[in-house]
Amino acid sequence: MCEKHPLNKTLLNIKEQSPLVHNITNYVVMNNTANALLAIGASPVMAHALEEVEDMVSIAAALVINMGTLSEKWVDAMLLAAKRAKALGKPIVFDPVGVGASQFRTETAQKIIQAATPTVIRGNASEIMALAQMANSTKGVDSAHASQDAIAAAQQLSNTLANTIVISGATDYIISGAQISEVSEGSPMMAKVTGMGCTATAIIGACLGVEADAHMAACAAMQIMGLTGQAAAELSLGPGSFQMNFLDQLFQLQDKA
Ligand SMILES: Nc1ncnc2c1ncn2[C@@H]1O[C@H](COP(=O)(O)OP(=O)(O)OP(=O)(O)O)[C@@H](O)[C@H]1O
Ligand SMILES: Cc1ncsc1CCO
Ligand SMILES: [Mg+2]
Repeated sequence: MCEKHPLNKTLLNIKEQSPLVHNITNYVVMNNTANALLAIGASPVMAHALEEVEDMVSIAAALVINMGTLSEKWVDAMLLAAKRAKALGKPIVFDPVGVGASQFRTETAQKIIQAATPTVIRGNASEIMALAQMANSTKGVDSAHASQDAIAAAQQLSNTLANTIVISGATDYIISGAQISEVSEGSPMMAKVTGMGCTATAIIGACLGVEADAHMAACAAMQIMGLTGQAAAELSLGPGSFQMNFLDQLFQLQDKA
């Protein structure tokens, strides 16, 4: 299990430091993830122009790379930003959305990981299995597997890359080599709106911006997601009100944690 105490500390640090989180993310979730970062007290910026990503990452506390809606120019920007982040010692979180569903996505994920090993990789079970080349059955951007099916794949990836891998799902697994933590809070409603995984990845970015230990940062982020999702679902009639309640509960989480 993840420790509760670091969650409080991480939340407080985010509110106090308001880390700038540079996102190169997809068209579907740009608005949701920017709002989630604001609600938690971080400062989001969405920037993908080749001309500016190096400048932007140099003033950011963390870089989020999400390959949800790829095109060739965006891939170049992702590689440029990732290399600059690595050179500057900034943490990188990578969301390999839909990896395994197309050759372009698989090749892009490999290029990004080769350009600069991400500090944390967060994906659903199918994505993590595809990354470790244990499956090629990613169903679009949704998972075709339960999160526990991907534990061996995540351990293999984490050992190879010497980083932290997060498998999201009904239970989230945070894996750093032999260290494995679980988060079981959350709600099935979270899979009924788009972009909850992307939001988890963005919040990992905020946590990495204030917490040097990647495993702790990823644990805190997944707890934040789980606690918020659970509280929001209790107040919601369906996906519409859930989205609104999720942001409100995220904003109020500081007092509850
Ligand atoms: N059945 C469930 N019960 C509890 N929490 C869940 C459930 N399904 C998803 N979640 C939570 O929802 C969040 C997103 O995880 P999920 O695995 O659905 O991401 P994803 O497939 O990448 O989503 P997307 O691509 O739409 O952004 C995580 O915080 C996870 O814990
Ligand atoms: C639905 C969808 N398609 C590409 S990215 C995205 C957001 C959830 O991953
Ligand atoms: Mg996803």
